[in-house]
Amino acid sequence: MTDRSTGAPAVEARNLVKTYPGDVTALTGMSLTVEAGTVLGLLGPNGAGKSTTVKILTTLARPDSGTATVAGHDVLRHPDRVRRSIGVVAQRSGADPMATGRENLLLQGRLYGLKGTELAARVDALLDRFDLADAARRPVRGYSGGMQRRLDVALGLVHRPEVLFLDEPTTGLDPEARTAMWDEIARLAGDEGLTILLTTHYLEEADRLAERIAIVDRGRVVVEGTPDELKGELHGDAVHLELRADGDRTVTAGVLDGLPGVRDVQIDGRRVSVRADDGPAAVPALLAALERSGATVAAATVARPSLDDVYLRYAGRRFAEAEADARRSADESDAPVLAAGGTR
Ligand SMILES: Nc1ncnc2c1ncn2[C@@H]1O[C@H](COP(=O)(O)OP(=O)(O)OP(=O)(O)O)[C@@H](O)[C@H]1O
Repeated sequence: MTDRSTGAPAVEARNLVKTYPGDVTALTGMSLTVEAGTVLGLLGPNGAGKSTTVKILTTLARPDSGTATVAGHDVLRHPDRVRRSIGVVAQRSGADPMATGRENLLLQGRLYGLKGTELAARVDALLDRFDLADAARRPVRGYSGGMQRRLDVALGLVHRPEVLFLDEPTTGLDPEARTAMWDEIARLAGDEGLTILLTTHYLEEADRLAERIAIVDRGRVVVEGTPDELKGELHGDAVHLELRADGDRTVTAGVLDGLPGVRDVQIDGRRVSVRADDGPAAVPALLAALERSGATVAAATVARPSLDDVYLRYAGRRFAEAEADARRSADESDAPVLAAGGTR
């Protein structure tokens, strides 16, 4: 059991490595800690290794090497104890679409040994809590996306777990349903003191819900801290400049090095990003230096640091770029299979 008085972490992973068949290295040394009663956001683009980490921590996959404990239990030596201590809301719903919401919850409770009036009371409380009481006797296949997601979370909570894993809980939801889910997750963490490990590829979701954020890139955590700590590490303003297509080849970081109050120059195709002590004051000198090098600036923006800037600094590329890379490599790995007429 996790004992908050001893300060033992609820989740601890050390140097997890995982390679899938086909030589895909999903985890390259994943380490993370979630303190009891807190929310950790595991933030990273598609393919960064978030789901694989969750699979190992929830005993659904084995690492090639490394260690992990959840609620004080070793995931490899005592997977049964881990499973009793956790709730899991996977990316794909585990609910039976033909059964009603209530039937799904009752079945889930029975799987964990609950029965009789205790189980009925728990199910009714969850239906109320997740605003599903009116729909409780309708088959799940008729639920909206938001209702299905709320049922998924309720299913993860039936047996009162200590640690809840939420794997991309709001992917695919419309903005209204997403906001409602955010409120619910914030309440779970605040009122019930649950430990939550949340994976997300929404910068805003991690910023809003997680007390601490671990940014994942290429199978490991590249930086970890509170949202404010991470953003605070980037002093000054972010200045983003968009170059016209014809000038981009001539620009190198050296063109901007040495300008007063300007640092962390990053060039990504036609996008140039720098940090500046005083963003608006630095813009004229940046424009002049770029134009001297033969580039034409199409647009310039100045912003306070965001999590995307943190990501750029530690992963060396923009979040959207990393997502596009992941999509490209997934498409490439699909190509031979599809060409051969196979199915995935
Ligand atoms: N069963 C599998 N077989 C082969 N490769 C896999 C398998 N599962 C994941 N991968 C690969 O491992 C890498 C990490 O995937 P993982 O699903 O852990 O990332 P993720 O950050 O959770 O991304 P997503 O948000 O898309 O789930 C990716 O390159 C992915 O294609």
